[in-house]
Amino acid sequence: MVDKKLSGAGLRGQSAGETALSTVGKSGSGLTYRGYDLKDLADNVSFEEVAYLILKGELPNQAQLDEYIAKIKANRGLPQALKEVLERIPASAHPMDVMRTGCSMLGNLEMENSFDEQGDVADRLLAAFPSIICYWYRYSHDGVRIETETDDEHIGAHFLHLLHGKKPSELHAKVMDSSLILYAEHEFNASTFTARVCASTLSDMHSCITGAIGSLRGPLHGGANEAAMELIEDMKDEQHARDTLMGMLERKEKIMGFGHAIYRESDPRNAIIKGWSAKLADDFGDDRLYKVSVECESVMWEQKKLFCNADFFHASAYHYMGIPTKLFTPIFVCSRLTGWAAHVMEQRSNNRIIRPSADYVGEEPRAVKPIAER
Ligand SMILES: CC(=O)SCCNC(=O)CCNC(=O)[C@H](O)C(C)(C)COP(=O)(O)OP(=O)(O)OC[C@H]1O[C@@H](n2cnc3c(N)ncnc32)[C@H](O)[C@@H]1OP(=O)(O)O
Ligand SMILES: O=C([O-])CC(=O)C(=O)O
Repeated sequence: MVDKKLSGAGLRGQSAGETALSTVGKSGSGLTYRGYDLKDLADNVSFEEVAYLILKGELPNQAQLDEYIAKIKANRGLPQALKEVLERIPASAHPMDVMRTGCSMLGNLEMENSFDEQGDVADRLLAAFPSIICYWYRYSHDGVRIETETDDEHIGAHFLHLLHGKKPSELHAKVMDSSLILYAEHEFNASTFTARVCASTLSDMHSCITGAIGSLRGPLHGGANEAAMELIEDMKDEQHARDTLMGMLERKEKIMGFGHAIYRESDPRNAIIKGWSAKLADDFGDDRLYKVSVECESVMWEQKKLFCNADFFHASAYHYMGIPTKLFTPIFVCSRLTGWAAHVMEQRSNNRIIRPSADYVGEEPRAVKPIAER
């Protein structure tokens, strides 16, 4: 793997602390969670095993996994006061704002009273996030008050079940599980760093996660999967895709779902979600979105040596599973909660308040003039 020249603005290339949670762009396929290669995990374990690994340090054995899944299943219900808040949020709201409010409200109702409770709070959020977004979505869009507790073993299948009101196909359940694994953890990205900065003040878990959701919302970060969908949805065929992108590049527009702050040649998550998108296209019986996405990938590499990041093929994959575009980034939240919470715990375990310095570029020292003279 070629090292990217990392310098300049955005703290790029500067180490901002230590982590034992993941490496990005360093070894294996380029992404490891607690020493395990992403591909190895995606090929062999479920998202719940990955969540356990990230949050608790090791992969679970069968008894530990059974207990963990049972715990998550038992924590899917929402308090009435939270349901009432969700019912007050209009259908026109941004679903990431719903996630932010849902997490924050849960913090009011189920406060983290001591750091001893941090593991339970993280597990509760992991179980409750799909319920929060689907409860709001189905109430505001379909006028239905859904039951948020299902008997689905896996969080990905549970999410699709709540959203569509029926159990997903085996393929869709598998793809969602894999997608949640891909998004789970990514070192000191912007939203995780937000969570760590908040944790460094010894704040509570809900505040750290609420702040992280706000950072993930932007199109330069998690919001790129939605922006990618908006880009490809109207592309009629490969030629149209090529012409659209060439025009955008000429106008120096940013193409969402491409490029990365750390990876230089490829994002290891892309090959996996691209593979699933191809299978979903086949299953769906219409491969237009997959084909235009592949064409976009070629154009961007030919023209700019830019590659698809984790978000680009998630757009077509999620679309093929009938997921509304505006719910794409909230799914990222349901997964990344694991990484965020683990980073909060790691920060707390060896904390010093994060407080960098700034290079001052403002006015020289000067005296205040009386108001009549300004
Ligand atoms: C899960 C995730 O959060 S993955 C990231 C999701 N975000 C996106 O997909 C948004 C689109 N991509 C981008 O905006 C950027 O690539 C980022 C934010 C991901 C990384 O930003 P940086 O680290 O500043 O990118 P980098 O240093 O590689 O940029 C190099 C050049 O390529 C350009 N570039 C980078 N990405 C893109 C893009 N997607 N489209 C067009 N040009 C791009 C930059 O403008 C820059 O050119 P400049 O030096 O003339 O300004
Ligand atoms: O690492 C980053 O900067 C962004 C990213 O890919 C992620 O958070 O998954």
